[in-house]
Amino acid sequence: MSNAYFVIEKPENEPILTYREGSSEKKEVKERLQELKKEVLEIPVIVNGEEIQTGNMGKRTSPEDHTLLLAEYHKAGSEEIEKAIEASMEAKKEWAHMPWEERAAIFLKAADLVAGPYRATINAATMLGQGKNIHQAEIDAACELIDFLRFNAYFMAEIMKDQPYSPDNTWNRMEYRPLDGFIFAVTPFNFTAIAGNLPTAPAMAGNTVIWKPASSAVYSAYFFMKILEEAGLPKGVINFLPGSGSEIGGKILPHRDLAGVHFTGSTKTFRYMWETVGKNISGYRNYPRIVGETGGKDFVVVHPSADTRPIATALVRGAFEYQGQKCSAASRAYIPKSLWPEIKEEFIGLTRELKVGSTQDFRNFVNPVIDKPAFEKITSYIDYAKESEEGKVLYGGTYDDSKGYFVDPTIIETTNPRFKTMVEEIFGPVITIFVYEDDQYDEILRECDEATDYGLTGSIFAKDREAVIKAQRVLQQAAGNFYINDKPTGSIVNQQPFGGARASGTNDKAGSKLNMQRWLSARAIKETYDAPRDYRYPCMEAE
Ligand SMILES: NC(=O)c1ccc[n+]([C@@H]2O[C@H](COP(=O)([O-])OP(=O)(O)OC[C@H]3O[C@@H](n4cnc5c(N)ncnc54)[C@H](O)[C@@H]3O)[C@@H](O)[C@H]2O)c1
Ligand SMILES: N[C@@H](CCC=O)C(=O)O
Repeated sequence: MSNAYFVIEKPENEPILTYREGSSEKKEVKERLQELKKEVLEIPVIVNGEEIQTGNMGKRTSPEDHTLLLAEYHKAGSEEIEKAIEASMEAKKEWAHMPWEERAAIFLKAADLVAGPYRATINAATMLGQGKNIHQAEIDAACELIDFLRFNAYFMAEIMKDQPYSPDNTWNRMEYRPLDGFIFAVTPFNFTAIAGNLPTAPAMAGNTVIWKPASSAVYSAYFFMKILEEAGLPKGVINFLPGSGSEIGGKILPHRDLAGVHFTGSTKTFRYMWETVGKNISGYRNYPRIVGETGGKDFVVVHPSADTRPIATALVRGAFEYQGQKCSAASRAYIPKSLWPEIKEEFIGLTRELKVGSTQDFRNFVNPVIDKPAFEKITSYIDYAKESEEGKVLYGGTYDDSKGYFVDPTIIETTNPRFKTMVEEIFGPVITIFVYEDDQYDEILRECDEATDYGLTGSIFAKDREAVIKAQRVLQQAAGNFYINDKPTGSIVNQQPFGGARASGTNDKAGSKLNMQRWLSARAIKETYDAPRDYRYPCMEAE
């Protein structure tokens, strides 16, 4: 057993590789793409380290090519769900008591495996499986995932340094225990890094986890699960359960030993999960910690004083990177009448340059959306705008699912600030613009604040400092991640801890100490060296 105080040096963010023509990283990922395309992966359920073939199969084809079958995965049924709960509770007995530095070492090794030998694999799997171009895959599946693993280990060590005051003859200590039970990690399709973070953050803190990946991202999730095993993760610490969310959630959420939920996904699913926990609250051993980051209707507000040069680029990148399938994507913009002609021309001009197509052609900026339901939902919003008198499609509005699920980047202008596409999350490459009178800035800030229930991300573009200050005040609760003269996407671990409030989640800030704190339950320990031997108070001496 160790007898030293261990230190984790503060990490640096993982550098983003460029994948320029002629680079070794480009060659490597291109080769890996070809190799992955040749095989159909069979993905098992993994419980207590055992790979289980249930025979109840799902298929994952690439969103960019209906004929490219990537994986067939076994879905967990009630037997596997029960086994996973048992395995988590059993593995907890050792894992919770393993010295924290030993646990951290496993995840730090996993980070190095992603950064080195498996970088091309996890990027290629994210490109083919989730439809990300190489830059979007690199900032997510490689860099952000590595950052989550390294920084969370550092944050955990920082939290444990926080110790209470001890007067003479006493040693007060704060022990940071894992939660009492197991954690249910339910992950979204759109970020491989988030899928990796949700089970590993609680596990690093000594919890055991049941991980339910999104079916549309099961391909990259499985590669990461295998990396964790290679890094030395003990059996049963993270149990991997692909399958139906409602079936798995239906059995796990009401379980007496549920200690926490770590969720990212839609507001609707999260509300259902919270309601289920609420209804069962008397049946749990503890009050389960519920951490959830959900949808957004993220805004860009431009003030008449703004420097217009960066705005079109911010709109293109904010709205159309990864096909607008970021919870942070810019999907409504309020632009003053005086600046609109110039911004409009530049925005449409840049959007016209964007190439749409397969992830394997590195010149493409826009790739497919994730699946058929997403394609149908996004295109129904576009059709709605086309048919409405209050909306006008300025650019795009076209789509094609003959080979893959491709939706062209679409710019809508509306005369109604509460137009359907100004207030509902679309989760696709669609942005709606409302043009306001220059002297209505105060009103437009209030409109931006009140138009939706979400509170995730947003930007203000202005040179006038008073306008910036006013926006920060009026929009204080409208965005958990607020950007000044920048796009509202692209947060980086340890730089912009991520999350929003209102209908967007519990704002527990993934990629920060605040999130790690949620997976620890502190125990205050007081040890006295000279315990009192007389029960009487000084005031009881004779008068
Ligand atoms: N705020 C953030 O940090 C953040 C980050 C990424 C994505 N998102 C949001 O995620 C959404 C897109 O992701 P999605 O389509 O994967 O979301 P989703 O809610 O459809 O699915 C998320 C996960 O929940 C599971 N699930 C669905 N129903 C369930 C149930 N009844 N019980 C248990 N699990 C269930 C799914 O299988 C999946 O694993 C968008 O709304 C986006 O804004 C938010
Ligand atoms: N952290 C990412 C968003 C994650 C949600 O999908 C960003 O800031 O763009």
